[in-house]
Amino acid sequence: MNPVAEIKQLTKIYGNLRGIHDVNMTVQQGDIYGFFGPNGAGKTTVMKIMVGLSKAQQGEVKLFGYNVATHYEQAMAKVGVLIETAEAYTYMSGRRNLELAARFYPGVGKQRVDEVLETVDLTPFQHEKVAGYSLGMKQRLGLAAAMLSKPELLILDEPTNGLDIEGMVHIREIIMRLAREERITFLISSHLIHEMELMCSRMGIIHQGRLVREGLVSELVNGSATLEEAYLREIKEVRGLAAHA
Ligand SMILES: Nc1ncnc2c1ncn2[C@@H]1O[C@H](COP(=O)(O)OP(=O)(O)OP(=O)(O)O)[C@@H](O)[C@H]1O
Repeated sequence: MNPVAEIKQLTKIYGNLRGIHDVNMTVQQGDIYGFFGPNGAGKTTVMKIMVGLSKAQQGEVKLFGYNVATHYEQAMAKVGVLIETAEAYTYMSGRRNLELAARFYPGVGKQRVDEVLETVDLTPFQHEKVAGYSLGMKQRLGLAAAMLSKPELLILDEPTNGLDIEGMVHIREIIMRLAREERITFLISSHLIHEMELMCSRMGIIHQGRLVREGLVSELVNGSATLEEAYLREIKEVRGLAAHA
């Protein structure tokens, strides 16, 4: 298996001493990799560094073998990104937003816009203004925009955050379909453990800026009744170690 994303010893400490410490993670081709942790654990910080929106103080990120800090264009050539809530021009239609976004990518035209609208089930609503879209539809539009360049890796920060159950199920179904049918690799952050369990093949667990476990979801469950139970046990151990340090 080829590593699609390799993160080594990534550290970034903010002025308030929060941040991430020595994070090591590997996303393999074909993974739906769940990046799981509570609010404030450091998921967005890692993802922003991964895609060049923020700089690390130490460590490195390689995407498809290219260092993001030194070979940004090559590293990002096959990567689509949806970080934090998708921003769109609300006074324009969903389709118009995608057409504008498509201008950033050479060779991406109206046909690709049609395709991504279809992928995220927005074709019937493509001419409606985004102002009238539900949050789930806005997130699907963000996913469509992230897919315009036909990425092989999609990095999605909390794509189901704030959605109702139907909205969550819809996004999850799209992700699983893309992984299966188009062989897209995913790195998805979430603080919702059931989401991770239902969708992901491998997982990394981040707690207070440190990656405390990484492995197959089945390995992480390891004897516990549920992933939630396994996670709580893991965190209890980490807290115990910290208390004795
Ligand atoms: N620009 C910043 N300046 C100072 N502290 C920050 C900054 N960005 C993040 N932090 C802090 O760093 C820690 C990690 O934040 P981050 O947003 O990466 O976590 P997260 O796991 O994505 O959480 P959430 O699910 O709430 O988005 C938090 O304690 C946060 O308050």
